[in-house]
Amino acid sequence: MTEHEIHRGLAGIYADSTAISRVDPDSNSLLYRGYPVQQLADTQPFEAVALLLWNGELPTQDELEWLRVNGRPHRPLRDDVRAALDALPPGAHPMDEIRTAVSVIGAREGEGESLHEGGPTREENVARSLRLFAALPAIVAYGQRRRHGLTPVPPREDLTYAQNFLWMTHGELPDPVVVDAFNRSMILYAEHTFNASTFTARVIASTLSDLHSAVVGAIGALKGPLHGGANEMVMHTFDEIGTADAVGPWLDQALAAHRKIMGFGHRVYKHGDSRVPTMRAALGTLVEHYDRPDLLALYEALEREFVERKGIYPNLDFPSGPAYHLMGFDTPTFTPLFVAARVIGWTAHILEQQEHNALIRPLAAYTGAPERQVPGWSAP
Ligand SMILES: CC(=O)SCCNC(=O)CCNC(=O)[C@H](O)C(C)(C)COP(=O)(O)OP(=O)(O)OC[C@H]1O[C@@H](n2cnc3c(N)ncnc32)[C@H](O)[C@@H]1OP(=O)(O)O
Ligand SMILES: O=C([O-])CC(=O)C(=O)O
Repeated sequence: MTEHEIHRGLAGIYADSTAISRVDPDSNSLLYRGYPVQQLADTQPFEAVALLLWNGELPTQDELEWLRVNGRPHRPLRDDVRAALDALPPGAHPMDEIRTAVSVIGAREGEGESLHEGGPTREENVARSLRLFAALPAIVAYGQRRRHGLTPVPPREDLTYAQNFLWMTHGELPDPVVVDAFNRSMILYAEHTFNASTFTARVIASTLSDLHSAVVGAIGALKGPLHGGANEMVMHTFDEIGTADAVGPWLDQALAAHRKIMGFGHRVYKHGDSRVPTMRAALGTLVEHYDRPDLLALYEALEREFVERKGIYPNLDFPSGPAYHLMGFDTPTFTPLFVAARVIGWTAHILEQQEHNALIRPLAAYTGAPERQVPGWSAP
């Protein structure tokens, strides 16, 4: 017992303020810098949302050009990153690959040196964020290609971020329907206030550590199945169930075994995730494009049965999993895709934390053994 009020998992606690995004479970809305995420997904390329999150405003043409000129040289897979990835065991977890790649990039950025001089400036950190944002697609795409015994595909300067990502993964120019669905998914995944991985990044940034260390920590937090790892688990669930008519018996067994059904539930949204309708619509266009009504039938049957039985709604990972599958990504690549999207949210939060820093260090109510003497110890 303790006299302190404990909030396990920090549930319901406001740990700080943020101007980057607002999650409102009552109105079921998500705003990035004031803009509804659905409107951004309908109109913006992912790279414009990156500048919005970092700078607070949608970019002008000149600013987008700045991003293009400064980002595209960082699109190719660097030799040192490829060597580090190739040195990992073939069965390494894809999130371990991404974490390793970001560590290599961070070490080469030489951030550690400037820590002693008060840390990098905001401009330096925005430039680092841009380089990392530009470099991640080649790393994620190579992860998938390496698993299938393929060599990297060099990036193309003439393609948008979303087109180029798909190009480097598959080695062919993607259909506009697929590019649009992919761009939407990246925007929807980009930012979500104080989720576990972003909070991890902020804790690390609050010690005045460097940007890449904070991103590496965030990747570790995102890897878990209660957070980003769920989009991959959704596809395993689909594979396990097989067809829509098997949903009922499968759910009977899963619930009897007290299994968590991945892609459902959320710490903040209790009446449905604001991003799901937009991603569900994108999944619908992909299902039509690839003529896969069987996949949609399974999706709908599982959603209907689970909501009916438990009153717990799907989160973004539920439509994203099958959507990424249709886009030709293998299942292990799903959570790394989340990294490539969320890196713009993480880095925006690292910048914000550094601008108004307070070391994040909560208290813990002690419940261990009362004070006692070490056997054999005697007072000096
Ligand atoms: C993009 C994202 O990161 S979104 C989150 C992705 N994660 C998942 O999809 C994993 C599955 N979902 C979950 O584990 C949870 O819903 C979480 C972790 C996301 C949110 O959890 P919390 O807010 O801590 O709620 P908590 O886990 O306590 O759930 C409350 C109750 O609902 C149940 N519940 C919640 N989600 C699920 C689920 N997906 N399947 C089965 N039961 C569930 C819990 O077992 C618990 O039941 P109990 O009160 O009988 O013990
Ligand atoms: O907000 C959360 O806790 C998890 C989530 O949906 C996200 O990070 O996108």
